[in-house]
Amino acid sequence: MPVEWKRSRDYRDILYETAEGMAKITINRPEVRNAFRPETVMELIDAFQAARDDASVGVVILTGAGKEAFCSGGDQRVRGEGGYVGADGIPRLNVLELQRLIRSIPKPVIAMVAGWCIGGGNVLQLVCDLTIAADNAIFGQTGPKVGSFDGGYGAGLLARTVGQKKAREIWYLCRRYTAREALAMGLINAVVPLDQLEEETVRWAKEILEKSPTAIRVLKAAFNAETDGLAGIQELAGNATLLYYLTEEAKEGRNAFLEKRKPDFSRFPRLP
Ligand SMILES: CC(C)(COP(=O)(O)OP(=O)(O)OC[C@H]1O[C@@H](n2cnc3c(N)ncnc32)[C@H](O)[C@@H]1OP(=O)(O)O)[C@@H](O)C(=O)NCCC(=O)NCCSC(=O)c1cc(O)c2ccccc2c1O
Repeated sequence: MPVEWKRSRDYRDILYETAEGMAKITINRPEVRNAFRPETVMELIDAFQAARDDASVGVVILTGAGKEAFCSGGDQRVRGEGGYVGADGIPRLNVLELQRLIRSIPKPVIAMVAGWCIGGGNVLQLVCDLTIAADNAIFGQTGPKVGSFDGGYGAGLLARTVGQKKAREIWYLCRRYTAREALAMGLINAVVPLDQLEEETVRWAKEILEKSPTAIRVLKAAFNAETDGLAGIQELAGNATLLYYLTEEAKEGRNAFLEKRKPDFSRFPRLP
């Protein structure tokens, strides 16, 4: 049965839909192969925050409108001096904030990729937890060709994902890779015929939704801790604090403070 998506929020450059525990966020600029401008990224940040804060959402799907492209990176028509310039005239590289949000949202994000997945678009799929691609998908970086580079997740996480040699090849040569090649190098998780892309992505999302949300949440933070430096460790530690807050032991500390008495932690075991 196809999913009946419900338009839950209104934006200009993106679509935000929800159904059956999933949120689907679609970059909706097919006329420029779903390139993002600063406003697109602001809307994506708002949408990811909405999905994070919605307790009924357990998995987020990020995709691009149409079958021609997932995303072709930054909109080169609005690239000014010092960044991409939106209506407010301020040059920004705000996709970096979006990348961090996709990493830190405590729910799996699945990139659903058809067509071009290039430049900043490829970095977006890279920072997602999982990627399901259609057989027409093409991956690659263009930075050194168009006078740009992403030396953060774009370089470091790519190297952790596909290995140092392959990551250097991808950036230095700016070649394009088919979905099958991307699968073989470990850049993505699965390749399916284009007409089955959403069905397969939803199947993966639903399998995750059957699992323990806290286990999935902590696992995401644990994987990030391995790759994301102190920010990753902060996320993992934040989960420990969250779980600790739910215990009687933590509540005793809070209650003692509020009741202006000495806390009594003696009843809590010191487990091995
Ligand atoms: C993506 C393509 C390979 C598609 O080729 P195709 O032949 O299918 O289609 P066209 O080339 O004819 O494109 C159709 C139409 O779309 C316009 N368009 C496509 N991509 C962009 C884009 N990125 N920006 C603006 N416009 C785009 C194209 O001009 C056509 O319009 P017409 O009006 O002319 O019909 C191919 O289009 C392509 O190679 N695109 C460019 C890919 C690219 O170089 N992207 C930018 C990389 S840099 C980047 O993304 C980036 C962004 C950041 O914000 C960063 C922040 C911090 C660090 C690094 C960053 C970063 O690297």
